Amino acid sequence: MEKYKTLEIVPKTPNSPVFHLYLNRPYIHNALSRDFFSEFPKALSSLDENPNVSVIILSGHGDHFCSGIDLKTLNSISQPLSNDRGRTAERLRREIKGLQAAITALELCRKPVIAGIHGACIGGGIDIVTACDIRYCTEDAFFSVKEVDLAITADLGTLQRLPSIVGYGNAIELALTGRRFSGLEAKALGLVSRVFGSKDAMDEGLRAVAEGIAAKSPLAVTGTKAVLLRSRDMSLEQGLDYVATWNSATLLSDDLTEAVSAHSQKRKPVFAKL
Ligand SMILES: CC/C=C\C=C\CC(=O)SCCNC(=O)CCNC(=O)[C@H](O)C(C)(C)COP(=O)(O)OP(=O)(O)OC[C@H]1O[C@@H](n2cnc3c(N)ncnc32)[C@H](O)[C@@H]1OP(=O)(O)O
Repeated sequence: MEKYKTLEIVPKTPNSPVFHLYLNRPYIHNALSRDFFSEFPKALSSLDENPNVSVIILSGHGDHFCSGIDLKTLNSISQPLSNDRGRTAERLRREIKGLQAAITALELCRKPVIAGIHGACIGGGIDIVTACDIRYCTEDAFFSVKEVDLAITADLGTLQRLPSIVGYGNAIELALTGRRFSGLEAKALGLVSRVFGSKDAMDEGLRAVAEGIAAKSPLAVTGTKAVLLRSRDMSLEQGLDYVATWNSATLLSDDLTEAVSAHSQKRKPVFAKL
């Protein structure tokens, strides 16, 4: 397993198809540095390509899930490179697009990513979790779309993804106020699906749901993720056309035969890895 400065990858248990990806700068509450933005897509790609991985759980080491962008990194990004404003602006645009790509890597990963959020989830932390497939949190979790308070228009995906998760009205209220909201409010808004009383209880909930998904047809799981994400950004007609094309390829797999046989033989299905 590759070593990272800002991340740690651990199989849930030996031989488990569930892998834990941890944000790993606990001394600074997992603030997002330049190293994070270059390592995160590499780590996700390595998990995506590893046939032994079926589901990824994303959480943070230490007291908080994520304290947003590292303020030192933010400061360095916003420094002009030269006296040429045009060149500086062009470089900044490319840099922002690079940071965006690191977050979008969560959606490009074929395997489901489940976020387990405890403590703070602020700014860039919201960019990350809104690009995850499932979100759970602890009762002590708190959230803030904080960018507006740092004089930034959030630019790594929250403004694009949050409205389809919590609705436009809730998204704009959270983004314009930057106010803190609790895990229980996040559940009421639909930002998270479940709230747990403790981190241990959440870890157990994450493990159970991840193992449940990992036991299903990998082709059906990756297809469900891909089609839902693409359909979010398409018309109904385009989405239906996309899934027809997808299934015209994947319905011919052995997974369908195996699922139907296992059902009639009252046994658990066994699927090839992806
Ligand atoms: C191009 C732009 C791209 C992306 C932009 C993204 C925008 C954002 O992410 S906006 C959000 C930025 N983050 C914040 O404003 C959060 C700042 N942190 C906090 O509010 C708190 O630290 C906390 C997360 C609520 C935790 O509070 P607490 O438990 O009381 O710990 P602290 O004593 O505050 O923190 C310990 C230590 O860590 C430093 N630190 C915390 N967060 C960051 C950070 N994001 N960047 C850099 N440093 C951070 C904090 O300053 C403390 O350092 P000391 O040296 O010990 O003082």
